[in-house]
Amino acid sequence: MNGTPPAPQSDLPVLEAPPAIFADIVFDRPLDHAYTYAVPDTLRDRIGVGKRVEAPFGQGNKGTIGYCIRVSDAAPARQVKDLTRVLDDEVMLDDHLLKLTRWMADYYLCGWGQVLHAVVPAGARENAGTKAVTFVEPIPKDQLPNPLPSVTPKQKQALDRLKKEGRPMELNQLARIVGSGPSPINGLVGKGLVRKYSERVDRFAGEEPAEGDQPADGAAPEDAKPAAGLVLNADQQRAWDTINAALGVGGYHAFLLHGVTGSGKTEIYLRAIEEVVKQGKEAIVLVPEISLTPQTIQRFKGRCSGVAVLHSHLTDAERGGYWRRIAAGYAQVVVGARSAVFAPTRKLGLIVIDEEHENSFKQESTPRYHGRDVAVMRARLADVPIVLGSATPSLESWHNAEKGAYTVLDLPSRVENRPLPLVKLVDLRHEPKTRGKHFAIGPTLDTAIRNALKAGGQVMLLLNRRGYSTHVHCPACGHVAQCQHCDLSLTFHRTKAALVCHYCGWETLPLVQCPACGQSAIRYQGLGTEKLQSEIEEKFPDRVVQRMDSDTMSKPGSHQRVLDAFRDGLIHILLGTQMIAKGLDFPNVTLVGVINADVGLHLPDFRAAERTFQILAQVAGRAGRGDKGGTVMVQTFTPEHPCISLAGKHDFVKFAALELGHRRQHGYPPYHRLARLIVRSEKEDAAAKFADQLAGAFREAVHRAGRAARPAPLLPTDGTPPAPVVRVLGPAECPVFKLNDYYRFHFQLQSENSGQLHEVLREVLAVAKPPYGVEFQVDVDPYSML
Ligand SMILES: Nc1ncnc2c1ncn2[C@@H]1O[C@H](COP(=O)(O)OP(=O)(O)OP(=O)(O)O)[C@@H](O)[C@H]1O
Ligand SMILES: [Zn+2]
Repeated sequence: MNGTPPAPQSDLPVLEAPPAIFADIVFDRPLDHAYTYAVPDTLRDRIGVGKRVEAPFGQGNKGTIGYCIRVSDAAPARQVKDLTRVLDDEVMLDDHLLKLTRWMADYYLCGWGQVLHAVVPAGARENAGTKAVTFVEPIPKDQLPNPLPSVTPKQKQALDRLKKEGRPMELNQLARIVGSGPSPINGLVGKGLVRKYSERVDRFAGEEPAEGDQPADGAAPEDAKPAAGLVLNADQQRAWDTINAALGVGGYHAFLLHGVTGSGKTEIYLRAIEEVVKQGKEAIVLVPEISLTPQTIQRFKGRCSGVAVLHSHLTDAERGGYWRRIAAGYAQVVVGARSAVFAPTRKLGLIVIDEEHENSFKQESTPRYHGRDVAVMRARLADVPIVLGSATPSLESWHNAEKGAYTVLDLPSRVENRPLPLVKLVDLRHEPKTRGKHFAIGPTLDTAIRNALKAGGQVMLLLNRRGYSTHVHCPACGHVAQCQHCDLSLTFHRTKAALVCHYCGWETLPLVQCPACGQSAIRYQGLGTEKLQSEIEEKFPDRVVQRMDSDTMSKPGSHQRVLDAFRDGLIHILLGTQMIAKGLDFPNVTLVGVINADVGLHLPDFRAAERTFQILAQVAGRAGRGDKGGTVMVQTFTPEHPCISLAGKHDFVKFAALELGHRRQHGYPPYHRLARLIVRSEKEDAAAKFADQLAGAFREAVHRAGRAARPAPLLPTDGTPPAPVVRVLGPAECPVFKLNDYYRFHFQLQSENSGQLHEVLREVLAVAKPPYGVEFQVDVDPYSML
């Protein structure tokens, strides 16, 4: 209850006691409003905007962690409860981050508290020193109980995640990831499937003690080395001059650094960062998770001191340690994946996003934000320049550049006048068979590999599908091996000797007999990286072949070990999924082969062509980065498709113009905004019914808004176009109808006008209440359409 004295009234003599104060708190819930609490006297000095608190909330007034977003002395009309605790000594979120997260809640239509919960690492509130942390790890296979005990779905999820991680995880972190309390995981311990142990960890664990580790109070770090002897070429110089001028003037300015692969974009980032650090400010550099290799990190650490690296393998405690160090001004440069966009820098001077087209910047769980878009918004709020770099910019960014919102800086050629590699398209429809059979590697590519290796070069081969056989079926009755929980066919993994669902991880034994008709002639077809590896090993028995995909690279450090060995020439042929396509700089790679360029082209997704172009251009960019030059050989059934033929000509500009034409014609982004709503339930009928209701509610809202917005006379006579409208498309079954035992329906809202789209969304979502057992998700600017 409210224990503070009532606020003095104006007609009474002023009381001794200070006026009562109240704090507005948001919680990790999909709620749009804040809750007011009274601040007890004992907490008066500790409360502050941007701090975390504990307060009684919900059923049974359970102590719940929330975030203070406002402190005031205006007493609310109703009596309110007291705050229990203030958790943070220091303010965790400054004004910019509060504004940014508020904007995210509005734009991505979720609770402000949900955003804050996702943004502030759980480990950040602890004080310095060490703490005991409970870790869990899977029991080794040979020590598992026999027979295996059954597990609940949550436990299954936890086990899978733990296996995928490939190293011990903090129990609390795992519980949070699977959305449970600790009890399902403790249950796994009881069942003998998981081991639990406790360890005291340094709160700054995982961080190397950086030399000259001190707050950046204006002084340039003395050991920031100059760019060692590297002279910028004319294009680089022009780009750098432009950015440098903007850094001199200060203020928001967005640059799109469009530089072909190997054009020296990173050098530009480094100069900009050095300049910002010299000014006593801080820089945030976002890179795709997969690019967070020691090679990349070394490039930054070699040139700047005070580099903090944030990646997704950090424990909560580690992440929290970094967060506090950054907030205390100990980091001049923060390099990290998506979530590093929230790094609590004190004096932000610059944001850089490398490979800005990468889809991994989009978060696929609440809050479903796009790191690039949030970064641009942060740069605006902080009033600092931002540099977005890519060889294949996203069409969203390209469109922004065309509109004049971003300044394009072009690096049209590679450094040291190295040519871009020649790309040869191999039409698979005309490739002859070998020994009566089609192999993954056709005769043309086969010859090219032999020649490249003979000349002492190295080879990279891309196949964007893992596993051995991607299609397991019965030729007699047509039965296809499918996941029990998803509408997805299973992939045969030979090393594991199992059929695996690539979505939910469900596994079953390989089929010897058809479960439908009893036939025993099961066919294993469709090509994955595992099968490609065995074909290559057979064809090139005296060469060292290494596969790189999420199956072989699950252990921490394995990625780097392979890349080091490849650099040292210990591996001749490196094959893998798109993991090998990004950012790697190996001068001795003279041939890049694409096994099947069409893999992602026919997905029901309006970005399929864009993605195909990007991955081809990126993987082609790995060839010929040294003096020996290089070629790219692309096997495809559709060489005439523009995304393939233009990638072959390294012609991004033409591809972008063509694809943007399609997007405009069909009302897709970047011309129209999309919001995707997914309704799911374990009961198909219930999901279908609510999807209909929800879509209906949107149609009504659109209708109302349309009527209200339309000026009288109904048809404007002065030539102004009619007010933009929101269209509702669907509902329909999702392309992957059943996922993880949930039946899924979706529909889309489409509009040229983001404001109207959001108005309609807010209006309907404020009152949308799914029945028990049904859930829905809103995805603003969606990337996944499946
Ligand atoms: N002006 C220059 N002269 C010589 N070498 C340079 C120059 N600028 C950069 N380099 C070197 O060229 C190589 C390629 O540069 P960098 O990796 O920055 O290219 P990039 O544009 O980022 O490529 P990608 O998009 O393929 O990742 C690096 O080893 C870099 O040190
Ligand atoms: Zn599945």
